[in-house]
Amino acid sequence: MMRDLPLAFPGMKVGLFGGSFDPAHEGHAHVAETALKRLGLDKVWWLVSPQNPLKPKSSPFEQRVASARGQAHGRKMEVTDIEQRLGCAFTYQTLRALKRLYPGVEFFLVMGADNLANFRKWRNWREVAKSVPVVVVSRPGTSPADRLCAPKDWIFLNARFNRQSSTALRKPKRAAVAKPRRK
Ligand SMILES: Nc1ncnc2c1ncn2[C@@H]1O[C@H](COP(=O)(O)OP(=O)(O)OP(=O)(O)O)[C@@H](O)[C@H]1O
Ligand SMILES: O=C(O)c1ccc[n+]([C@@H]2O[C@H](COP(=O)([O-])O)[C@@H](O)[C@H]2O)c1
Repeated sequence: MMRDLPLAFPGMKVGLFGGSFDPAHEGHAHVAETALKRLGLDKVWWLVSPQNPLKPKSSPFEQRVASARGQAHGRKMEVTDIEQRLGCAFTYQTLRALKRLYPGVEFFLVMGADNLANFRKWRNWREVAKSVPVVVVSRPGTSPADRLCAPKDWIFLNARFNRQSSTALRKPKRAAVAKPRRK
């Protein structure tokens, strides 16, 4: 048995909130807290992805774990490196492994609505869509058409919009790139 895995017991409801967290921000906390409260979850596990297979190379893993820890507040939030330790590159692998390791625990997959647009590009997406309830939290900029493509049994949580994004935070500040003025 692997040591230091997150703790969960049969009957518990656990949200699985996967992300690159490159870096983590307040929008992530908003998604995790919305799912926690609205679904009455016992815990939300922030699964730091070793590398999103559909994105360019992320910042170092430990840096992103630390960043997620800085945003996950409260005893019901747990940031975990479990995907890295189990060697899971794709979400279907994570779900298979967690269901095997935690029999009787009720898992929910939590994501922001922007993931609707590329969900069908995920490896074995049909298996992912069937294996656990999928919970989608609203995000600005998402097209209503994307929502129409989602399976009917998915849970949509309309929450206040949060405009934070890791892409925006990674962009160098204008001032930092501005050329010095000539005298
Ligand atoms: N502001 C937000 N509102 C709703 N969902 C969000 C928000 N920010 C991130 N998410 C969701 O959190 C999860 C992890 O997101 P991720 O770590 O990729 O952050 P991001 O801000 O989307 O990053 P990037 O800009 O690099 O794509 C995804 O399911 C994403 O949809
Ligand atoms: O399994 C896949 O093919 C797959 C493809 C793209 C994204 N994901 C997962 O989606 C979650 C959100 O990723 P990100 O980079 O948008 O934060 C994270 O848990 C990724 O591992 C999974």
